[in-house]
Amino acid sequence: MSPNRDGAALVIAIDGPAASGKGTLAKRLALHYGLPHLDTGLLYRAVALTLIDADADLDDAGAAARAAADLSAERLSDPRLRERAMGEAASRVSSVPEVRAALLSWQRRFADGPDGAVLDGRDIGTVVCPAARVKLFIVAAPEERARRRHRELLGRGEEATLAAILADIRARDARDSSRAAAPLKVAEDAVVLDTTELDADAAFAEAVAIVERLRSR
Ligand SMILES: Nc1ncnc2c1ncn2[C@@H]1O[C@H](COP(=O)(O)OP(=O)(O)O)[C@@H](O)[C@H]1O
Ligand SMILES: Nc1ccn([C@@H]2O[C@H](COP(=O)(O)OP(=O)(O)O)[C@@H](O)[C@H]2O)c(=O)n1
Repeated sequence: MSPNRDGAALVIAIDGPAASGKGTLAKRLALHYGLPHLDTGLLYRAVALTLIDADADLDDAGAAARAAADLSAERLSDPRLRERAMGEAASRVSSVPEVRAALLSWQRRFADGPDGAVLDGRDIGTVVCPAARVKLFIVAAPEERARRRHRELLGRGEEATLAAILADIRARDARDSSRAAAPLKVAEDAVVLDTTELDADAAFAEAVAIVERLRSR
């Protein structure tokens, strides 16, 4: 039996900077609690990929807004979304307020399912699901995040130096944190989990302990 059987919907909002381990934790928590999971970064990556495929300029706010409004679920399974360049491209389109507005109702509908949901991204606890019972903000040192992303990309056959990935991550975090529309920041009622010294299993165990504490408040 799933541990999520107290009758109330459970929404778990997970935010944090690039490659902090949000997605890994979100997937495992969703499995553990029997909840659906939405990786919201994929939505922004898919908007960027639509522009790239159409040879449109990533800074064309109108084209980005139209791509977001017309986004179809099939786009979210394109393996190119996980490529390194797509993180940077997603970060550029994600600062357009009309893009964020178009994707908001999609994310809210997902979160409003009968059992609840686990969503991970940058603004889940602050904007998408401000009333979530459980909010986690996952951090890790930039150098450790770069090592993790480097390993991941090499494993998928994508060549990149560790230094280039660290530079990407720093630039993306700075852009995501400083934009006017739904910037990356810790929600007031979120618990910050630093995974720098934790492997994936230890991070999961800590996260479950936090969820159990927060959901019974
Ligand atoms: N606690 C951890 N320790 C070591 N590696 C991790 C940990 N959590 C995640 N990873 C690995 O780091 C990479 C980035 O994790 P991911 O969950 O995709 O991060 P995010 O969703 O924050 O970008 C993945 O290859 C993942 O397997
Ligand atoms: N809820 C979200 C999720 C992602 N994003 C944007 O999309 C980009 C890619 O997000 P991601 O979660 O797929 O990236 P990683 O953390 O996996 O590297 C981020 O750098 C943000 O600019 C966002 O603005 N809001």
